[in-house]
Amino acid sequence: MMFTDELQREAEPIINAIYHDAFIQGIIKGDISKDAIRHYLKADHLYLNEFAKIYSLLIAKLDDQADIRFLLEQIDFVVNGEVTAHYTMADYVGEDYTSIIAGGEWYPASDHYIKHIYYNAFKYDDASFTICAMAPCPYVYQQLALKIKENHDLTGNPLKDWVDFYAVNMDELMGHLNRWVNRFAETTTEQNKAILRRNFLESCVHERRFFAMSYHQETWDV
Ligand SMILES: Cc1ncc(C[n+]2csc(CCO)c2C)c(N)n1
Repeated sequence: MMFTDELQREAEPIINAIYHDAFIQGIIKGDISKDAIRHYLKADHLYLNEFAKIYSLLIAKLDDQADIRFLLEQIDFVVNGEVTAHYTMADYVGEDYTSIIAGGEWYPASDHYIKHIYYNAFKYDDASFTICAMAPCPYVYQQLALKIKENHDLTGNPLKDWVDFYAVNMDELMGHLNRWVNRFAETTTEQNKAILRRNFLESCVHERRFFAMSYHQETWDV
């Protein structure tokens, strides 16, 4: 079993918990509150902007030209492509996307999550530490989307396109991320592998908290 297979297996209970939490259940029922979606979009717009910049930090850590080209494509995807999924949510809210995100701020869980990724990008030379903190982004969303589609027919659901967006398109990205991490894991110490594992699982928990934060419209009490 590859190292990333182990990580993904260990993440299963967290992903199941996210699936049963109120945010995803509200998506499945198609009746999630518009305030929850608004809060999510405000937070996620800022989050994706930083996520794109972190890809640029990864480029500095890699030498292979094909790897660099792939990361450039991912930057484009995060900045331009993923907005498609956000538009589906804005339509659900019934407001213009630009005006929804205008009042965006770093709320507690999104703030903690992005700092977790940045910490690893600046602390460690090898890209694998950062990649393990980033990989739950595509992985958790893909797993949730597949699970939703497996259990529910979303015909007529206003958020169907959001789910469909993440049910496809993640395989190639996951392939790259897994390949980089597995190559590093083959030769590194047990101590480093423990950090990689922890980074991956903590980010899965961050994903859960991000949804919960949106559902409850959490803000900083300052
Ligand atoms: C909190 C949060 N986590 C994950 C995603 C989904 N996502 C973000 S970046 C990326 C991969 C792009 O290379 C994916 C799938 C999101 N939108 N918001």
